[in-house]
Amino acid sequence: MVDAPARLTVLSGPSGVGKGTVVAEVRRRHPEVWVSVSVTTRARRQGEVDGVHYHFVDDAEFDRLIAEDGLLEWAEYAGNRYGTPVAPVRERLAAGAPALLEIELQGARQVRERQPEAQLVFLAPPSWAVLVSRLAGRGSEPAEVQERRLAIAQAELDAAGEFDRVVVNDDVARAADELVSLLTAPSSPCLSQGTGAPTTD
Ligand SMILES: Nc1ncnc2c1ncn2[C@@H]1O[C@H](COP(=O)(O)OP(=O)(O)OP(=O)(O)O)[C@@H](O)[C@H]1O
Ligand SMILES: Nc1nc2c(ncn2[C@@H]2O[C@H](COP(=O)(O)O)[C@@H](O)[C@H]2O)c(=O)[nH]1
Repeated sequence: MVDAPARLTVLSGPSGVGKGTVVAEVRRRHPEVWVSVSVTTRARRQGEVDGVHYHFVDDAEFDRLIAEDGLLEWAEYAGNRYGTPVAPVRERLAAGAPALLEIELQGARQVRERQPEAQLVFLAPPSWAVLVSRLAGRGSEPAEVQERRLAIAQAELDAAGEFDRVVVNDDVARAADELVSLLTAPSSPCLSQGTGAPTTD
């Protein structure tokens, strides 16, 4: 990732759309892309590694991080809390290096407030039916949790217009191409040239 600007980029989008999959593909091609490791109170899924996928903490530790202003943003999502440790992001940007966050909508809005120069990218599904089938196909949550996440997803899709760019995840390689081009694009005071709205069909 030669000459990527030292910009904060936020990738958001509904649960199951493929944010983690697309970011993994970007990092497979460009291992130097730095992605923030969030803090969460959610229980660890099978295969998740503390400090790699998340920093898994209890409620008391999460409260402490909020109290000491240690989070750039945080949100309660589907019964758990998630947040971005602020220090590593600040260090990256201060060193003139880019940083990527993979977070949900409330957090993206907080980043917009605190860092208006950040680039906000929304990852959209090709259709509602595809989103439902990806979330179910992943099989990481029981049916009632999937339902809860899908209810939130409706509101998240409605907010896609708040983002600087919309990337449709119809194909992992193609969506990763698009994300790489956004990560390497020169910073611009006007980022509002959306590439299309998601569909909820
Ligand atoms: N373009 C794609 N085509 C087909 N399947 C995909 C595509 N992108 C992702 N998937 C699959 O969809 C499922 C959800 O993807 P992923 O876990 O990356 O979503 P996510 O947006 O990171 O979810 P969450 O926000 O819940 O962490 C996975 O099983 C993944 O393999
Ligand atoms: N506001 C934040 N949202 C985050 C953060 N880290 C992850 N997330 C988002 O939470 C949901 C659920 O994630 P899951 O791992 O339980 O499937 C998803 O949209 C993530 O992108 C964060 O630091 N802040």
